[in-house]
Amino acid sequence: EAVKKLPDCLIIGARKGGTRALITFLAMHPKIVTTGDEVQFFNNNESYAKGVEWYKDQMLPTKPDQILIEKSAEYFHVLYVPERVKAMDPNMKILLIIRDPFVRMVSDYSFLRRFAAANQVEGYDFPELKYSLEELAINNETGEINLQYGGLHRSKYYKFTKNWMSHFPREQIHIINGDRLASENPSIELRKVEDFLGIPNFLSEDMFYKDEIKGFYCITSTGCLGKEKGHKPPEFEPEFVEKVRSFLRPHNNLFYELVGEDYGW
Ligand SMILES: Nc1ncnc2c1ncn2[C@@H]1O[C@H](COP(=O)(O)OS(=O)(=O)O)[C@@H](OP(=O)(O)O)[C@H]1O
Repeated sequence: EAVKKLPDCLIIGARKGGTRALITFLAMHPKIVTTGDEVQFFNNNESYAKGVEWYKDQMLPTKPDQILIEKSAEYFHVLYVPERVKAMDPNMKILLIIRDPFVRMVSDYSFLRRFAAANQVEGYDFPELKYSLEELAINNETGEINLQYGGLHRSKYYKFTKNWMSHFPREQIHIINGDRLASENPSIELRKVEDFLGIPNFLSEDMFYKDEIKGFYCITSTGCLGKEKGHKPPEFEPEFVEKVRSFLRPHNNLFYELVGEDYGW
């Protein structure tokens, strides 16, 4: 009785917000089916051109009472994505996981640096491999914030959330506190997701434990997320941290106002 269908719900990002932890934990719920790898359908023009049937074909079979969730962490930041999602399904449920935007930027930089060291992309030189985060985020001639730096841009949540909210009503978008998902027992944030999705509460405290060596919560029955997820962040000079944080503050305040919650960044 399980058949392929289009997703009921998307985890749209934010990239480095904890999207993999979120989908991995949700996949433990018997009423949830998830996709393994990111499909990146709406943000990738080549994939999008293959059409909705192709997208459906990428999914795992789902029973009638199960919710199908796809996650692609780029969806949040690509401006034409919400319009495409709405054209396919205006009732799509949206999950957005955000975390401290400075911490997110550091994670984004560190990821690209590791990625660039391990992979060659023809015709593209990763600046993350050549420059430190400070060099990328601050213009060394003026000492001012470098507005061109993508890692910083992606931490301006207001702009991207506003774009999604111009296509989907607020009630259809559930925001997960990624700082909390990482620092408290994940069952607390997951319970709110279960309620939002209208499925029974299943994911409980005892299904997770804090791994003291990794410094992150892991699954009691299967263990931690892979080594690609969960790093100890590097340390930075306080002046640098403050410069970036003060730049982000007005964006954060607009975001709090937009979504109706103060995250205290
Ligand atoms: N439980 C648990 N285990 C491991 N990692 C966890 C967990 N909860 C949150 N996180 C944080 O998730 C960060 C990766 O975010 P994403 O999965 O969204 O990255 S991606 O955009 O899909 O590449 C990842 O970033 P890094 O620490 O830089 O690896 C983690 O900080």
